[in-house]
Amino acid sequence: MRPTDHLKSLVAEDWQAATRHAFTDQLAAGTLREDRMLAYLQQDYLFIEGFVRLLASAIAHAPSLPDAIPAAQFLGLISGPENTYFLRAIEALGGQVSPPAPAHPVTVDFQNLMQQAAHSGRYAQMIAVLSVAEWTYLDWASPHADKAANLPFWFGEWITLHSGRDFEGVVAHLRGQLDQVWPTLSTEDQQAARAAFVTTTRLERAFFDAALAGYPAS
Ligand SMILES: Cc1ncc(CO)c(N)n1
Repeated sequence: MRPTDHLKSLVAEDWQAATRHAFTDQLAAGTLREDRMLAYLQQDYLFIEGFVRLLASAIAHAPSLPDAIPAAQFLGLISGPENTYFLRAIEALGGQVSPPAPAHPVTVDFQNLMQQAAHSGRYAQMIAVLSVAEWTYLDWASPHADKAANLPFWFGEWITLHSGRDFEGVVAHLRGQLDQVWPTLSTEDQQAARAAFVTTTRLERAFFDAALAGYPAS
């Protein structure tokens, strides 16, 4: 079994909850309240800042240039079309990107996890966080890809950004990186990567839980 399939099997319940979530079901049906989508995007824009730094760190720690290039291309996508999507969608939904929204506790947990991985010096730990973040998004968005064109752009483009051939390629690359380095890792490094995989999946679920509830104050 591929190491990443084994890791996914360890978190099956959280994975299922994160990828078959009422939040994304409502998003894909076009029934999600616009104020919920706006609040989610404002929190996710805070997430993206840490994600960009983590991805940059993984690029810096990749074992070779061919290992780094797909991640570098993905960084360009996030910094280009995805960043522009955030700016357009937040504005269209009546919000603003600056000043940034105060981070919700789940967002803070995610920011801390990503910063820890980015500064760990351990490539596998970085890739574990990145691969869960992208693979869970591919899993929830793919079944809805055919609905994207008929939705308002703030829903439709969010599905399109996380489905399709190119995004499948991103996830295949990240998984492949973790599969490739896994057998070379010390027990301690495997443990750190496993913990990062588990925690990231739990936080993906919690992030949608909080967004669905509209980020209640306590
Ligand atoms: C919380 C979260 N996880 C994963 C992704 C996919 O990049 C995202 N945009 N936000």
